[in-house]
Amino acid sequence: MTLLDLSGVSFGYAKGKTVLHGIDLAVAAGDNLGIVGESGSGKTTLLKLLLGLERVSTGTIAFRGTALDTTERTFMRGFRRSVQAVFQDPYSSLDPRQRVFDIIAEPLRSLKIETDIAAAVAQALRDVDLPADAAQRYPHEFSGGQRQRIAIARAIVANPDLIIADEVVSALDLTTRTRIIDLLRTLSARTTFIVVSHDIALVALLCERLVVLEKGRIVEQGATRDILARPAHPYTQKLLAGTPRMPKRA
Ligand SMILES: Nc1ncnc2c1ncn2[C@@H]1O[C@H](COP(=O)(O)OP(=O)(O)OP(=O)(O)O)[C@@H](O)[C@H]1O
Repeated sequence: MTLLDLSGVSFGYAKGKTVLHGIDLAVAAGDNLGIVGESGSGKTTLLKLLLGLERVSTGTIAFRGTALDTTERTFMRGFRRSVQAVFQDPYSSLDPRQRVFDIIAEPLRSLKIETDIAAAVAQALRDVDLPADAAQRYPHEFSGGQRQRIAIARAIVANPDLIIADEVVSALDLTTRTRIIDLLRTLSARTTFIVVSHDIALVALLCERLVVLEKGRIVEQGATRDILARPAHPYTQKLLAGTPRMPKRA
């Protein structure tokens, strides 16, 4: 089943300055999609469009076959429940004044999801391998990797269909990075990820499919293993040449 479908999507922040050009891509449930490109290639802009934070200039974005319309409140409520995000910086993405319990419960409360909130938060903490007593503490009491686990717990608590992860491990050291990637791999058994990163090797560990973005255009897309084995575009070859080899996974 297709979760997201982008067709001919272009976008510019100002008139005459298009930063995304004719983007066509689809995300199928269960097939993690990696979006890679260098700084300035348009990854964050594309992510804002995918989250409904900006509106396309031309083209369409459809979620489960219905065009994304940020003015349609009922649709957007369902969309917000189905699509969650985790951002790069676990230090700034968590409200320092809120206890972890309230941070993780936030999507359930803001989306008015009728559920046992305490049980759902406890389950989300278990899912990200944090102890139950983490709920009563504040973000500053945790390490960078643990904070990213808190952000991931918040993203999964409402059981979304899709999680958009933007450079989620870039701020972490190598060991912590590996652990978080393992966690995302485990979670991808129950939700689909779009992983946005400049690091093609990292994305390859998590994603079956890959989109390569250069200067706002898709220059290559397809199955990750095909692209890694035979990168067709010089830009993809350059991205691959610039990343150290990651350990192979079973
Ligand atoms: N708010 C904005 N207003 C105007 N132009 C912007 C804005 N945000 C980004 N841009 C421009 O859009 C283009 C794409 O930027 P974007 O941030 O999407 O790239 P990126 O691939 O996410 O880069 P990075 O990895 O550095 O975050 C760049 O030319 C950038 O200067």
